[in-house]
Amino acid sequence: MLKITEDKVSSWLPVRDKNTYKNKMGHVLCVGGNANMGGAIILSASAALYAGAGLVTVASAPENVHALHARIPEAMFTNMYDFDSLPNIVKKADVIVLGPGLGLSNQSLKIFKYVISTLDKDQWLIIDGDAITHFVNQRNSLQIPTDHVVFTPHLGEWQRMTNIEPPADDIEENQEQKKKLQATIVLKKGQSEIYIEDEVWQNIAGNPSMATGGMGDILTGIIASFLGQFKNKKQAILSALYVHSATANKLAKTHYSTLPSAIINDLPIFIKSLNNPG
Ligand SMILES: NC(=O)C1=CN([C@@H]2O[C@H](COP(=O)(O)OP(=O)(O)OC[C@H]3O[C@@H](n4cnc5c(N)ncnc54)[C@H](OP(=O)(O)O)[C@@H]3O)[C@@H](O)[C@H]2O)[C@@H](O)CC1
Ligand SMILES: Nc1ncnc2c1ncn2[C@@H]1O[C@H](COP(=O)(O)OP(=O)(O)O)[C@@H](O)[C@H]1O
Ligand SMILES: [Mg+2]
Repeated sequence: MLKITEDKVSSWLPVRDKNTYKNKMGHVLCVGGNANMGGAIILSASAALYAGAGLVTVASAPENVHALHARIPEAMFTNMYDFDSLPNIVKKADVIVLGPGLGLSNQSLKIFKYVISTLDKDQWLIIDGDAITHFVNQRNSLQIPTDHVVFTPHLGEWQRMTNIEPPADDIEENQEQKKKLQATIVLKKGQSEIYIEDEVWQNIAGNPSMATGGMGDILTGIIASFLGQFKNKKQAILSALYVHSATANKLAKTHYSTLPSAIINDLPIFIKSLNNPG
């Protein structure tokens, strides 16, 4: 298995052009957060922004708008249940996160199907959380364009997708399932594995202080943010995994548990420490 190391990530992180501007840094759309789980999509969007995305839009339940703007006034907002405005919002995004806190209602299924069916060939899609469950329920009736799709299952979601039981430590078996799905798979565990193209990478950073709800939600935001900023998409995904866990390692030196919010706040500082031309 290939290992993601700090040296590799430092060399992969893009250096910003002097005259760059927000539209060049990726427009991330985060879709999810029903009335009960608004925090999940706010965490995802905040992580995208703090990891450097140029523009972030959140499509969520209307109840979440004030909480979102109290946390990140930089983000734009749309009601995800409003199908008059959703198409225009989806069209504008470079990268879409679909699923954190989305819920499993019929309305959320409609949103899931809409985003999947309108995905443009240049857009990237990260399927996480409840969108993984919708995918499992709909896979026989829905065509998913897979080459720009990243699934981010934890071991329970992976079992739902493949019937492979935790700890899912048979790499070849996981690889076979990845081939069937064709998309990139980020299999989240203590040391997450990334099944990408014909390669398998392992994220050796990370620690048990990360066992906190919302930790996967912020990973989706970091992956989306990097996909919007990096030319090399494989390097973007691998770097996102490393930055997520290595920021947590840094915090765990002084924190008993590491909150996703604390990682978000530290992201610009940690990324700068890896990518410092002066
Ligand atoms: N602040 C918010 O709004 C938050 C909202 N959130 C949102 O909640 C939604 C549901 O997501 P979910 O992951 O909580 O639940 P679900 O899809 O039912 O999977 C759980 C099942 O899988 C199994 N399992 C096995 N191994 C596992 C493992 N390593 N890690 C985890 N589970 C593992 C587990 O087995 P058990 O532990 O019970 O033995 C159980 O049977 C989703 O949209 C998410 O974004 C959360 O992000 C929290 C913060
Ligand atoms: N013991 C651990 N060691 C390293 N990483 C962990 C540990 N526990 C959880 N994580 C990481 O936290 C994240 C949990 O994702 P997930 O279960 O989807 O969280 P949530 O849905 O609550 O946001 C994954 O990236 C996983 O690798
Ligand atoms: Mg999750």
